[in-house]
Amino acid sequence: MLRTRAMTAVTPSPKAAEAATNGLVLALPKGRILKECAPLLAAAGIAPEPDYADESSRRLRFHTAIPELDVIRVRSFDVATFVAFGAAEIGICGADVLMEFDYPEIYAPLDLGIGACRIAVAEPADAAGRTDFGRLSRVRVASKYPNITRRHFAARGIQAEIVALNGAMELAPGLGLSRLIVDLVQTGSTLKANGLVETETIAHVTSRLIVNRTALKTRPEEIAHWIARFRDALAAA
Ligand SMILES: Nc1ncnc2c1ncn2[C@@H]1O[C@H](COP(=O)(O)OP(=O)(O)OP(=O)(O)O)[C@@H](O)[C@H]1O
Ligand SMILES: O=P(O)(O)OC[C@H]1O[C@H](OP(=O)(O)OP(=O)(O)O)[C@H](O)[C@@H]1O
Repeated sequence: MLRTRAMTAVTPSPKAAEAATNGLVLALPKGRILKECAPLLAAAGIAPEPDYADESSRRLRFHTAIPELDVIRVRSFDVATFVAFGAAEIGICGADVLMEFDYPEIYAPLDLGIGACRIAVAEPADAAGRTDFGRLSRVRVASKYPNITRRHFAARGIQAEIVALNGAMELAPGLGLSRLIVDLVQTGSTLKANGLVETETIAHVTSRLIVNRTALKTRPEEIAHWIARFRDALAAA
């Protein structure tokens, strides 16, 4: 799947607006961030139905102990889309996802300090340092971040040809699919295990609380209330 919707202006659908009258929806990313979110949610007084954290459960929407707040569990890239379109008023997602989509409808008021990693360029260890980027006009890069990758190389006058992958990027250079990769790195062990080294850090990443800007205007007290609850929860951590 190509994720190339950066800079896209979106209009909340009538259904999303209608759902909003019934309460707020908080979009959470399944996977590693969901686990890291749990203490923060508890500190913010959000107690979803217990199976929200059970990824074997087929349910996707969960009530919380607060009647006017529901939680949905979606893919991390999709949290930004749900919030940008107003289908969820608030959400939690990585700064990598925000950088990739760059939705003007999203406001990210809080750095939650979880999901720390970086987005980086990597290449085979045996080729590292040998590329003269000053002389390069095109380069093939495997990534699930086509927009971040294109912008990064364009800034130095290089046209990045993207090989779109959703995982296992680290295989690409060894199999001749690309010269470089752009992916998330935390400990560096995935790169090392696959004979790659990080050559450039594009950005440091943590997860953010995000809100839909229209909701912020139309329901300012409720949204401000939730931002304050997360801010207090962070301060207490
Ligand atoms: N190794 C890592 N260390 C810390 N945070 C990470 C790491 N990898 C990803 N993240 C953060 O967690 C978010 C979700 O990543 P995760 O790997 O759980 O999902 P994904 O594999 O990208 O998504 P999906 O399974 O939906 O394709 C990323 O957007 C990033 O902000
Ligand atoms: O530097 P490290 O600590 O090794 O972490 C980096 C790895 O973590 C992420 O993958 P993830 O485990 O989420 O798997 P994925 O390929 O399915 O996204 C990322 O895509 C790297 O492969």
